[in-house]
Amino acid sequence: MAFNEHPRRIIRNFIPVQVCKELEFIHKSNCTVGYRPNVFSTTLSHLIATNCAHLIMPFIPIREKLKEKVEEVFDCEYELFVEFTGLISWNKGASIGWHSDDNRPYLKQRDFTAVCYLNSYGQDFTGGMFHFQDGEPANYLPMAGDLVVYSADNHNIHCVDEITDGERLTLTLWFSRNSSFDEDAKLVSLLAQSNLDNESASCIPLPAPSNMYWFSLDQDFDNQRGYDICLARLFFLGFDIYTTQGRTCISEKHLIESSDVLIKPLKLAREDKLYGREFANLLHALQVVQFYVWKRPILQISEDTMDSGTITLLSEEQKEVVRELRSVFLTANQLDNTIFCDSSPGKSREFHFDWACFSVAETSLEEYTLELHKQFLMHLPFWKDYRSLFSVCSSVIEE
Ligand SMILES: O=C(O)CCC(=O)C(=O)O
Ligand SMILES: [Fe+2]
Repeated sequence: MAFNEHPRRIIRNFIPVQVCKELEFIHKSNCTVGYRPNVFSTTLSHLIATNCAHLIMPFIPIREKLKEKVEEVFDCEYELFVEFTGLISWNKGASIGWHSDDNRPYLKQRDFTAVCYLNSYGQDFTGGMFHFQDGEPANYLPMAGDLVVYSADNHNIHCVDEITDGERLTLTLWFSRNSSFDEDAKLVSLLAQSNLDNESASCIPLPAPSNMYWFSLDQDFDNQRGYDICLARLFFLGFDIYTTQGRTCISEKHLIESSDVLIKPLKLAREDKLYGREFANLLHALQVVQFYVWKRPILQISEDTMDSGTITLLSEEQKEVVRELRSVFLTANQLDNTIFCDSSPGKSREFHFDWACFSVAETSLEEYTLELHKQFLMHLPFWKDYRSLFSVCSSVIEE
């Protein structure tokens, strides 16, 4: 198709809303502090590195569909390689001024950009409008499922307004004509080195180094003012953590050593209740919570869903631990000022919560994980052979 000086296209409803929600779950349970202030990202290599390679599966069909679309729109069938795939969220305060996406010497390989919007202006965030400097269309207001594609060069100089509330989420891909920047080859090497390729792999998330989850409130990274984003998400949704790990006794007063509490087993509490199940680490607990948030509208609770011993009342001593952990990691004042603070209704910690439903979510997440891991194991040999990530139809796998 012929373009004027500005090769670009806006395609409405390109990906189904259910897929947007699934990617949101993956992002909110795995993201790390990103490359710009108040921006968080989840890359495929990060999922592999944190024992969650099975979570690559939901990306595979979308990546293929996106590549085909970009090749069709810009008339370059079979010429492109995916250079980067990432979920990127822009939180309150984030913005980006006029730029082209290939505007650094180390980004020159980028030929095209595809941005899929996973949530909506007005509903999930405010601010965050997208503008092109010249040509038409000039402005775009993000809506879940939409796709914006454009050439990464200076024919498409663009910017994003500051996010004023909430969390704006996208799936962003860059494409290159240069095969040496093919992301797939690198991902397949990572997969080959990892030991995720056996059926008994646990698929329990293993946290990356803690600085990757540390949101610093100061420009100066040496300063400790800030918070762990995984914990902030949990607190914001109304959960607390409980663990006796890391408690040290100093002249009869217990004190919590913050350093490695988050990578050790812990339990979840809410108001005056303690959930009996122990999670492997904070990331594991967050994954169950985000799965609950995602699936809550459709989870079925039956009479025998949860045995009565699963939930207990917090004792006074346990309450003290919970309070202490909260104060070590995040003060009340900080919580109200985290970038997760979102004034839109239904997003706050006051959302309707049910432990029985939560326990169903936990089982349901195990089934979801098992199914994705099975799919992943079926695909891996093909990916290794072709040094490329693609969907293999089940009839081929069965042969
Ligand atoms: O999220 C968007 O709308 C575009 C972001 C952007 O311009 C970039 O990441 O380079
Ligand atoms: Fe950009």
